[in-house]
Amino acid sequence: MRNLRLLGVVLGLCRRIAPRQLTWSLLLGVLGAFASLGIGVGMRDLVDGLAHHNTAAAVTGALVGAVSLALSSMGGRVAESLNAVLAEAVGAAMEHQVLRHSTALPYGALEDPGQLHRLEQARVPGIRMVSGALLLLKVGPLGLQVLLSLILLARTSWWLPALALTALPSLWLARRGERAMRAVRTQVAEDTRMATRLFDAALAPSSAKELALGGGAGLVRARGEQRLRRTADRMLRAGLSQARRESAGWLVFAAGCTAATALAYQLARAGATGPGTVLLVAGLGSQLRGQMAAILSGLRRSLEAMDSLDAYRWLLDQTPDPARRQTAGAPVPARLTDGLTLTGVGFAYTPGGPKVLDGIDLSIPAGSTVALVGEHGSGKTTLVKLLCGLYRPTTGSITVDGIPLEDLDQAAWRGRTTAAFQDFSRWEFRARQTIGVGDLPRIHDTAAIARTAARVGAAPVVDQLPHGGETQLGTTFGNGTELSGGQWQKLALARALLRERPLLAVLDEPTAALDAAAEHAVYQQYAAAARTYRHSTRGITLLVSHRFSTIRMADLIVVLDGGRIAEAGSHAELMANGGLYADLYGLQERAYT
Ligand SMILES: Nc1ncnc2c1ncn2[C@@H]1O[C@H](COP(=O)(O)OP(=O)(O)OP(=O)(O)O)[C@@H](O)[C@H]1O
Repeated sequence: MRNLRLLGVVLGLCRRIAPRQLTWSLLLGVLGAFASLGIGVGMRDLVDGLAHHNTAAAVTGALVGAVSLALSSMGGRVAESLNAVLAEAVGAAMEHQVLRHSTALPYGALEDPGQLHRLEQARVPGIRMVSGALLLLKVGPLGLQVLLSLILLARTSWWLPALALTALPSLWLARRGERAMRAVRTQVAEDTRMATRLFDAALAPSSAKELALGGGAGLVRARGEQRLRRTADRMLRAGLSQARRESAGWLVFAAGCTAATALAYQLARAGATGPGTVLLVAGLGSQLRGQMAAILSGLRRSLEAMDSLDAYRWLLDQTPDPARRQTAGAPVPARLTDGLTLTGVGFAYTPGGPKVLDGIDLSIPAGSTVALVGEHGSGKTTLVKLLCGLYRPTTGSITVDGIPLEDLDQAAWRGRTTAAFQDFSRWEFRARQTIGVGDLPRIHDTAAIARTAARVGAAPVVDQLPHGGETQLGTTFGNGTELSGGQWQKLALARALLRERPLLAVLDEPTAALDAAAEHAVYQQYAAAARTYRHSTRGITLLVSHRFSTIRMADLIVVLDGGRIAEAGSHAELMANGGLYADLYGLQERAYT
């Protein structure tokens, strides 16, 4: 049923994109079914005509056989070409859809191994999905050929159609084997993905450098190979057991064919049929075997495509058509009035998994600068992701001026947030565009981009490039110019500051590659930007940092410990409290004196 439904999806696309090719492909399939039968009938009449010295019958048989042979092979070739054209055209349209819909997936899907696996399946080249599904179309005419052959066999003896029954074990065993193979393929998917990642890491310049110096390349390679070996072993074992099952099935069928030919021979000896019928039964028997094999392999290969098609359908169901997306949810305010309120917020990355945040009650006033502090893994970045709308809280709620964040138009909310993360992206575009993607509507506004670059000290980075802002960045392209880590980071900061009227601006430790002076300058720039936001939109600036010299300037400092708020207040209040903040501050102050 599932296969038929998915075949329906592909046929629907074929009908929309290449209706004429589809019609001809179907017609030729049916013609091929009759033509292949005509070959056997022609041969029978030729042999019987010769045996009975009936020249007219022999010549007619020869003609029918020859014409059928020509139609069968020519029709088959044309149908192959038509199917290739169909697969190419429809596959390209599907790939386009996969690209559009996968970029509209909720962010959480990209951090969830189960959903990542389905996404990988959906990203199989479209042409492979369509060709696999079109194999099911071939199965239809092949089924017709089998039916016509059985009718012809029944006209010789009512026992002969039983030949088809002897093919059933191999069909059943093949289907069982296929299911087992698919289960193994899903089980090894994580190992395969991990091996690919390890080899990618070994080849990416950033990690390869570290591996070469640290001597870890061997370990990474060994782990990658171990995963691949494990995958290959499991696939081989599953493949062998499938082959054993299928061979047993084919043995039964071979015995059936032998018995059918022997029966036709007995009938011919008894004079009930002519010698041509023995040839016809032997021919139909061997054709039947080939047709069954083609049906099986068509089903098998189409099943592989069905997994990807299933994932393709899943992807389309996950994301409404991005092109037709309506404004969903409440409008985002132009300016904040009250600010953000978190009530009993808890979050786990996996359902039923450990809570990374728990019982967070926090009020962040409009126009304030807030610093998030805490040890590594205390939940700072996770809280930032929740506030940006990348994830929804598992428990509790976040409101923006009293409106639940999830009720707001999500795209509009993201359009009013801006962030620079510690794992910032190195967009290998032209330098101007690398900054400009921070605010897409202004990607061509060179003056605004230059102004913003100057504000975070990125202007000298751009100016020293061979073609200034028009220089292609990165090593992926032949004419690209590579930047240092600190230079990339400055461009990332400029990108985050390009948006002028954000309601939430986040700086999540994106300064690791900068020297102390540059980092101080960046935070000064951010403090200045925060003042601008405070006046223009009463926007909130959120700083995540381990540097207390930066943190102390915030209006509100929130100290996280194990996913809970340990304390919150101004620098002076927290120092007076003598709690965790005062301890951490004291530790850092002593380390620098
Ligand atoms: N995508 C994820 N899937 C599952 N667990 C995650 C994921 N991201 C983070 N975690 C877990 O959530 C916890 C909090 O991580 P988070 O990145 O929020 O901490 P952090 O305070 O920002 O740390 P750091 O100071 O090192 O950046 C950690 O225990 C981490 O292992």
